[in-house]
Amino acid sequence: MKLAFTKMHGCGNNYIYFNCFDQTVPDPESLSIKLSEPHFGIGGDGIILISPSDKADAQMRIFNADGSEGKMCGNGIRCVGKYLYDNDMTDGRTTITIDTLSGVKTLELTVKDGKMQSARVDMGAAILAPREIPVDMDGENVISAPIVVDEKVYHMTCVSMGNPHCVIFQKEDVDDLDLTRIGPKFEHHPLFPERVNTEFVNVLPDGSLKMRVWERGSGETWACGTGSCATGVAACLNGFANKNEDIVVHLRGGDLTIRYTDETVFMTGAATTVFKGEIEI
Ligand SMILES: N[C@@H](CCC[C@H](N)C(=O)O)C(=O)O
Repeated sequence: MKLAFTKMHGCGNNYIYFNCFDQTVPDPESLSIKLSEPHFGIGGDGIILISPSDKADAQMRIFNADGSEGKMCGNGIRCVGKYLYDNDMTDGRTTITIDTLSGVKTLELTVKDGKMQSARVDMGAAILAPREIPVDMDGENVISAPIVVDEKVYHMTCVSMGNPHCVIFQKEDVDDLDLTRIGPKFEHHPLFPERVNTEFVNVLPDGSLKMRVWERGSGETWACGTGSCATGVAACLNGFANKNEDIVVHLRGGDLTIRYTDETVFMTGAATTVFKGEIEI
């Protein structure tokens, strides 16, 4: 069986996209494990399926590189917007909706020469006492709570953007972290029964944020959209940034701009098509 795919990235967070309007992808969990592998597969952080929806312009499902399904993907949703616009699937509209396991999201697309360049996504409200992260027995948000990994105490602020994030602000340069060693220890920490995405963040002198991320199910990725939103929210909760102002997050693969308001979190950033192909599965 052959499947047509498009490789796309948002700030270096790269997935293999399948148009399921005109083909069926069997067993996406195993396919994601197989194709994300860079030596025997295509290579990537996972796969994303774009399907018809009765609630929105399209439905998006995201599978991490280990085959687990995520509820939302901030970098992926911008790429889905680009896929739909660039392939004439939006009737030329630049305001579109995408149905995810974390609800329907609205995207405002910026277009140049007939192609989508970037998107502003209404990511919905941040959940400050996430159900998936039962670290606070009182139902209040945990700001700068201690967590011990490898006998070292870190301070975390937990925020869900549909998927769970543990944000750690630190003074030491995040570039010096041995993420491959400590990332899995956060992901599988007993405090997080559903595992967690972990963001390590420096507050820079100009107020912008530098972030590295260890994603549950995919390991270190060069960017995480929901993680950048959670980091922007956590920065406001910790007094490092302000609500209703743009917060720039520098990631390994590019920058995202986050704005946290009383109602929602906005994320703005680019999306890029890398190549198209066909694979025998
Ligand atoms: N890279 C994504 C998030 C993907 C899902 C995540 N690993 C999870 O399982 O929660 C993003 O850009 O938001």
